[in-house]
Amino acid sequence: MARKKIIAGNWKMNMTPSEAVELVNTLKSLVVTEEADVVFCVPAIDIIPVVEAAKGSNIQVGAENMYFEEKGAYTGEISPNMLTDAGVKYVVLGHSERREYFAETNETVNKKMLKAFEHGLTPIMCCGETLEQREQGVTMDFIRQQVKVGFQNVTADQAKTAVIAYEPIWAIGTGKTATTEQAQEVCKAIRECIAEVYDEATAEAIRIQYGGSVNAATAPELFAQPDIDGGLVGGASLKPDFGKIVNWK
Ligand SMILES: O=C(CO)COP(=O)(O)O
Repeated sequence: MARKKIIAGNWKMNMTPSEAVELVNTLKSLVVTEEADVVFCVPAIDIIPVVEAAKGSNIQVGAENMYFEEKGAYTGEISPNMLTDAGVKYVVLGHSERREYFAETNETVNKKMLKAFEHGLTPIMCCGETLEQREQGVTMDFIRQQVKVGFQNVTADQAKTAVIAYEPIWAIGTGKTATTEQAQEVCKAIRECIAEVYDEATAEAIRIQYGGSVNAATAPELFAQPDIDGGLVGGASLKPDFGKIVNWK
């Protein structure tokens, strides 16, 4: 069974609402591929104008984070139902920048995963090792823990619809893409971990992206790997280059 690719841009903390609309207007005519789901994960304040600007195009909209409660005294947070009401379909959870700067843990990521599914949002759960962990040879131990805890109490049917983004921290924003072999190796091991936790059918269905300095030059080879189902793209998603990435073939 062929998995449909999913190529997502993670804008991070870039683009004012008016810049966001301009970028969507530039890119939307380029996002015509039927071979991939294309998702723009944008800052919360950009969601509503981006949903509006993307209407009638193949662009789907995602958030970069959310909280694990529906409402209440959580100043500054955004709830899953706020996202769905605004037209959001995907949510990035557990990005390494959120883990590093905003104290996210595997446990809070897990709570968010469960809430996302409850509200019909598709999580893009990020995992990935530091350079030090890679050099110490503990990459897969670390990632297996991120995946196993992140997916705790997630059912097989839910997991089948999820997206996992493998993003080695040393490759993020550094211009240093993992080699195709390194990326494929870890994505394959993540799929094996899902097969262990669930079953083969779930492992075959779940989509696993690679992220970390993906650009128009590196995307085609990465996306051709058997266990890489697309990419989570940071810097290059803010440029017309993203049009080339989504038309990688
Ligand atoms: O963190 C990333 C996407 O979530 C990757 O960022 P870059 O593509 O800028 O390296």
